[in-house]
Amino acid sequence: MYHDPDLHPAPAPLPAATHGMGISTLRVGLIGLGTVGLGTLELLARQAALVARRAGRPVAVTQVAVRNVARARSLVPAGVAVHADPLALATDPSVDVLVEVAGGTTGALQWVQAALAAGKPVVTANKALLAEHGPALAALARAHGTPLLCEAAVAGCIPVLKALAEGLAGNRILALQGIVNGTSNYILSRMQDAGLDFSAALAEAQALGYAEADPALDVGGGDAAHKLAVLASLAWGVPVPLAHIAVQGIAHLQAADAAAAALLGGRLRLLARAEPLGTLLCAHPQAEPDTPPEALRLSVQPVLVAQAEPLAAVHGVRNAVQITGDACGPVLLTGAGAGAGPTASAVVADLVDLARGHTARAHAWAASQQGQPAASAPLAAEPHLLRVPLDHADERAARSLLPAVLAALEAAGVPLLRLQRLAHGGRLHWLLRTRACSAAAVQAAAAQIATLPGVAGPCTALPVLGTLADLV
Ligand SMILES: NC(=O)C1=CN([C@@H]2O[C@H](COP(=O)(O)OP(=O)(O)OC[C@H]3O[C@@H](n4cnc5c(N)ncnc54)[C@H](O)[C@@H]3O)[C@@H](O)[C@H]2O)C=CC1
Ligand SMILES: N[C@@H](CC=O)C(=O)O
Repeated sequence: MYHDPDLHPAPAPLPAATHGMGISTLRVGLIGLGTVGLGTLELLARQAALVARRAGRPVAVTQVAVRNVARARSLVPAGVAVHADPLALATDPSVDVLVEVAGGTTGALQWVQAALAAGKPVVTANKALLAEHGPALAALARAHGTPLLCEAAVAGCIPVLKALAEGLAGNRILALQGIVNGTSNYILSRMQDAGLDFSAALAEAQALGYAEADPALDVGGGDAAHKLAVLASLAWGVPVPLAHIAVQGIAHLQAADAAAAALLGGRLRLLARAEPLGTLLCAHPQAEPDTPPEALRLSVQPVLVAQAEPLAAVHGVRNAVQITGDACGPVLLTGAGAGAGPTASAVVADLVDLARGHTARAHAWAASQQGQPAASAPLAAEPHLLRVPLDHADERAARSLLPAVLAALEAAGVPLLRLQRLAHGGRLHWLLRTRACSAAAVQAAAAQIATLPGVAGPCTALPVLGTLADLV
């Protein structure tokens, strides 16, 4: 049970409800019966004996609340009550734990608040809710001594919140970076490996149950930003407003970008990255260990990742989070980032911890939502790739454009490292690789170059992580 030593007595496992022959069952009320809800229902049923042994008591879904009651009745076993009113379920005294896996932030906020206020623990997979309403929910959880657990909200099955709050609790965190949106990684992998176009790859991800109800959250980078806000809060113990995260999605990437990545020996990845300003200062032995960072540099953006980097080897729906601690160094956690089974795995792990009375990370998360956010730091200078699509497949015409392209780079203060050519889609593209420079400078150069006669529309600018093969 969530335990605030200032407000509450020592933690105890959840009170046992007695069922049948005196066997106490943790009675779960589930809101939402889509990909994650059905996955959770199915996993709890399939692993009932194993979960009961590990939790010390049976854990069973006893009630569900859904939009379509008739459909739900055909999906749940006999004995599971089906309701149309999630709010009633959230406060029903015969429900021990609320599992919110419906999504959205309006209804979900109301239901989760009602459950917490009624002293009912909550498990949620809803990162949008946590990122948008974290401080209010944490205040309620603290006030009522009620745990809110949310492992499934970040990186699918990967126990990354547990790692941050518990396994790495002795470290100052120096940096976080990772792939935290399964849909985007699936799309980028399919574009590069199978030559699919963006829409076909997105349709596959939706059919597999990876995407949000509104897939713009996935491909626009919003979902990864929600997850980064939760991760960075836990890592540095401060609230992280979404407005502090620089967000760019993948919807503008084209098949030619995947071809450029392949030519250069890299992979396109949507990376979520966070680091405190003045990492070395934060790690200084004389720095107060628990001092919150003055500023956090936070971004979600597509990046060209060199093949030798561990994140380049994370394909398809897989996610990975690399956490660098001052004592442990880099730790890489990887696994399926979306889908019914992997997400249910994390929901069930939270339920088992609740049954055991082990809710250390609920405490850590609630504590992280208090106080003032750190300031927002500008993005770091780093090498970039700029792809310039040309009107022609004709080499001589392409060369004639070069002086104007290079002048635009120079005017924006972007230092050129290497110039290459890509033939793709019946046209030539210039691939301009830069030395470290600001994203703003590259974007300014890209905007200027796109206006030149002979350039075929917008240019793509991508930061480059690691050393591409030809520079090793
Ligand atoms: N699909 C995935 O792989 C993952 C999803 N999540 C999160 O889990 C949550 C659920 O996601 P999915 O299962 O994919 O969504 P989904 O769209 O497949 O299912 C949502 C279910 O909730 C129900 N629902 C929505 N609003 C409702 C309301 N007002 N009253 C009653 N029922 C309502 C819908 O009818 C649907 O059955 C979201 O917060 C999502 O971000 C988290 C990790 C992975
Ligand atoms: N839409 C999300 C689902 C899991 O959080 C994703 O693709 O990662």
